[in-house]
Amino acid sequence: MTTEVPILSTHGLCTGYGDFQALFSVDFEVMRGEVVALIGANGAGKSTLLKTIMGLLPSNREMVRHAGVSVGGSAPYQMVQKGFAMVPEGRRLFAGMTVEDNLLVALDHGRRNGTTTWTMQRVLDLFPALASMRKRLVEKMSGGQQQMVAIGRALLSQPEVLLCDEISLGLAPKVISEIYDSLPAITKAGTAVILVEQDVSRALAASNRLYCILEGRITLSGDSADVSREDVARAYFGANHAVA
Ligand SMILES: Nc1ncnc2c1ncn2[C@@H]1O[C@H](COP(=O)(O)OP(=O)(O)OP(=O)(O)O)[C@@H](O)[C@H]1O
Repeated sequence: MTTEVPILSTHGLCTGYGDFQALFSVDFEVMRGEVVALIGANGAGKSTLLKTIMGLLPSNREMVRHAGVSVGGSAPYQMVQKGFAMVPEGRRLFAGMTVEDNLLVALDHGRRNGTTTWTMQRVLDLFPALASMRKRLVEKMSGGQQQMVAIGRALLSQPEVLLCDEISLGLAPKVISEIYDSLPAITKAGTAVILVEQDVSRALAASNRLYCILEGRITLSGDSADVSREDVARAYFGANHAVA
């Protein structure tokens, strides 16, 4: 019997900002092609975990593994070349550039394994709303359209793992649905997705598994179909918080 090696795993991951420790011994794993939700309140450490995986915050080599190989502490561009791409909170598109140019940037700086799963056409098929806007400056687009560009840009770096930081923040429900509806096509292409999400119901519905984080520590992990709302509420707010 073979045991599948996670495409991404963290092992006793600790990190912080100067003297402030933000994450405490976080064990987290993602298998190929699955959607893993990471939920928790404001300030719990969700963005910090994504940034540490991407090499934007320090970690020891053994604390982050890519397909079983220790990669912690690699520079962000090296993580992109290994197959990790982040859709950052707030999108961080290149203002003054068109949709097409924002997308093309990623084609030149992506994973170096010779395969091109994601093409410009495939991104436009995923988000048809962008097709007629290729030449538009990104700052002239709605928040939802910008989020689609941000996801498309990340996909064009050909990731094995797509790290999404609050992609629904500030968007209208209809647009959020459109964006979440794109997830099955992304995982079908073999890309695993980490979803940082504050909306617990949406996170549970969209993911195969979930982790809950509270004050820098993982307080719950499991199959999304199996965890109860009470368990999630306890893990999300802490044991002393009354469950509604
Ligand atoms: N640049 C920074 N300098 C110092 N402390 C920071 C910095 N960024 C985040 N923190 C702190 O680290 C902890 C985790 O923050 P983080 O942004 O990871 O939380 P989060 O779960 O992503 O929350 P949010 O949903 O508000 O983004 C918080 O206590 C936060 O105040």
